[in-house]
Amino acid sequence: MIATLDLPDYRTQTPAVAERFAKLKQRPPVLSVRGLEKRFPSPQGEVTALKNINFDVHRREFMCVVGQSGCGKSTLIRMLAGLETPSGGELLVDGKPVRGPGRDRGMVFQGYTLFPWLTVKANVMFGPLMAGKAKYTAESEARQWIELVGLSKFEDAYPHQLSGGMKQRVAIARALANEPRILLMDEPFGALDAQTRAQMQSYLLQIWKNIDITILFITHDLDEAVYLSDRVLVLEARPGRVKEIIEVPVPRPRDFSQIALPEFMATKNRLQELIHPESERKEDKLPMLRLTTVGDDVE
Ligand SMILES: Nc1ncnc2c1ncn2[C@@H]1O[C@H](COP(=O)(O)OP(=O)(O)OP(=O)(O)O)[C@@H](O)[C@H]1O
Repeated sequence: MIATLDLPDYRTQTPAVAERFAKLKQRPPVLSVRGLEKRFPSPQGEVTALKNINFDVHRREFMCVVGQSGCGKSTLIRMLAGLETPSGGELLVDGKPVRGPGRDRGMVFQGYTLFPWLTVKANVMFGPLMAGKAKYTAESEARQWIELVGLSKFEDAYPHQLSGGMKQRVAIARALANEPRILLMDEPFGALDAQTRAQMQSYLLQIWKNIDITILFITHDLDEAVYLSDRVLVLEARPGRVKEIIEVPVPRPRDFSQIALPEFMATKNRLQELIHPESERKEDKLPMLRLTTVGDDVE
């Protein structure tokens, strides 16, 4: 963990940041989660994956969800997508209860979920065509979404001709083509190398800035969470519960140099404390089995 000596409190906000949050909270929530519960049957008895989850995501807000492995992040996003049924509580999009999958929620997963036999353009047109749009309209709209993600030169390419980052940009365009109210992203950049991942984070912020979309984004990467978010929701495990919702005090627009700002480091430190408390951090020792006779000590 970064030394905390000279870092400000992560709750300290400049007047500009505080004003931004005041405005954000005045906007109506696109997503409301009320008393949400999820229990799974298991041979050892019932597993409570999520218990009494409450939060709102406001219009055009970018919220990240972080937490230890097994704290229920995927369960939460699958319920929001309508792929899993809650055991209790309510999920509302624009005040209307979620009863299953719907076009008001776009999904982007870690694995590339493009149709490999369709071109980029045909992948992006697929949703609007299924919704009954005329081919001409679906095509011209698809071109616009492809342009938004910077892939106009590749509209006739097939997924196997694209890099991992480009495929994820097509997946974003395809999700946005349905004009959802909220984009649900489950570790979308988890399989990308560090450089592509950083590039995708920057692209995503540019896309978000240019359209009326609210984003809920799951990640394991705390730098990514602080860099992207307005607020970060921290889940704790067994049972999955909201531990804290942090307002990120880093000003917008964001750029990578902000990673060195004291408020960035203070927020990341706080997330680290919440997810891996000092008391839980222990170094696991492997059994001593020495298979070399070379005398140099490497550690
Ligand atoms: N279909 C299922 N049946 C039984 N238990 C489940 C099922 N899906 C998830 N769980 C349990 O619910 C809890 C939350 O799982 P979930 O996959 O949502 O966590 P996660 O935070 O997404 O984990 P990770 O970060 O490792 O992906 C875990 O204890 C998991 O074992």
